[in-house]
Amino acid sequence: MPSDSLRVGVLTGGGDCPGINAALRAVTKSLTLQHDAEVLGFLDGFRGVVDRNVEPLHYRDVSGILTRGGTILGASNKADPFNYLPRGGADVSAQVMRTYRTLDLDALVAIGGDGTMSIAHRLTDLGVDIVGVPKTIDNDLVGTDRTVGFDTAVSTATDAIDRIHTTAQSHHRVMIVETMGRYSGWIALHAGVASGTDVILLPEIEYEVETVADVCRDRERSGQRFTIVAVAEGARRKEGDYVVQERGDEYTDSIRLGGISRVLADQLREHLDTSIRTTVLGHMQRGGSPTAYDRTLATTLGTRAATLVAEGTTGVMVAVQNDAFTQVPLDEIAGKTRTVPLDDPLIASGLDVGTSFGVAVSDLSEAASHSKPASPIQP
Ligand SMILES: Nc1ncnc2c1ncn2[C@@H]1O[C@H](COP(=O)(O)OP(=O)(O)O)[C@@H](O)[C@H]1O
Ligand SMILES: O=P(O)(O)OC[C@H]1O[C@](O)(COP(=O)(O)O)[C@@H](O)[C@@H]1O
Ligand SMILES: [Mg+2]
Repeated sequence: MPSDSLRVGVLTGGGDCPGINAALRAVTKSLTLQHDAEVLGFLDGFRGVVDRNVEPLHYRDVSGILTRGGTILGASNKADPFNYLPRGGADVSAQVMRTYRTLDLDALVAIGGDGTMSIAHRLTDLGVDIVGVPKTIDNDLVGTDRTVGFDTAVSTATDAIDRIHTTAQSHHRVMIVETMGRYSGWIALHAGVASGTDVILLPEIEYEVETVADVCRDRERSGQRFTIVAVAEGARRKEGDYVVQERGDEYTDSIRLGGISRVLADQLREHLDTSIRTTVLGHMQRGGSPTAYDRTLATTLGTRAATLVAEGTTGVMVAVQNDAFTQVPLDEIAGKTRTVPLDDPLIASGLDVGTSFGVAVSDLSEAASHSKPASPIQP
């Protein structure tokens, strides 16, 4: 039933994170209050678009969700319409197009990470008008300096490492804390520096076991009888492999990373007699109420997405670059991962306060001087 008012679908794709609801609230309130639009929420990410599982979203439906973790719409990280795992990996994009046309949508707002933006880009080519809103605890989306959910995950991980600190100190132990982040080390880097960990191991810098063991030994010799190591789930030793928790077609990438902390503990035991313990922070990093930063970021990005939809600018993701808000074409984002550049200022500051990144400082400075800065993306 065609109508004159703007009709916009919204979905939340990929893994959940704190701040998605805040973004959903911003998109819905802004579209209804400022643009007199009708908003329809798809359930469980692209799954809801394929199965036409949709509910109207009114102002009252998003009232009171600003502070709530997760997503009231539900999410899925197994619902790529071009490789639809619930139907054996079939291409069901035609079904997405049918839903889009049958519901007479003018546009779709996709709140998601790199996977969701890659799908959004492919749908754009088929004729769907999409605006993306970046969310993921991993902070691994190109085109934006920050994603909704990252700040909260860093706060949670920092708080956890602070708690580990006191027990490490009391028992004179090496404590290894494993963070999420897939193939990028943003959470480990930020939480590690914020909590003053002694060693930070990132996927971007392959570590040497001997160098990490030396840090623990040197600290013991100097009277500091404990060491804290923050290790990203995607970290690996020099010439080693990623540590994989599970493999299977039902997973994004066919790989679920996880378990590096125990592998590292075994590697260190070959060099140290010290007692070693491991903690995997896991999905705790995806939960809880968003920080004030994530709430304001989600609100700003969400309202900007609504404005772009209303003025007919689509095929883009709203973004923040150098503290300014902008938008980036989806084709510049799709299929890419933003890793930590070796010349990131936080690595330099970590080194300056004596943090080890698991390799000799000279090797790291040498590598950093050769690392290419991320290419600037024009709005
Ligand atoms: N490069 C890609 N192109 C197309 N689909 C992708 C790509 N990367 C991931 N996906 C799919 O996108 C969905 C969501 O990806 P995921 O990484 O879990 O979430 P997010 O959107 O938060 O990054 C999954 O179904 C995944 O298989
Ligand atoms: O919830 P699952 O399927 O175990 O996935 C775990 C993965 O999802 C994340 O928590 C978030 O990643 P996405 O934002 O890309 O969904 C990763 O850090 C982690 O590797
Ligand atoms: Mg992702």
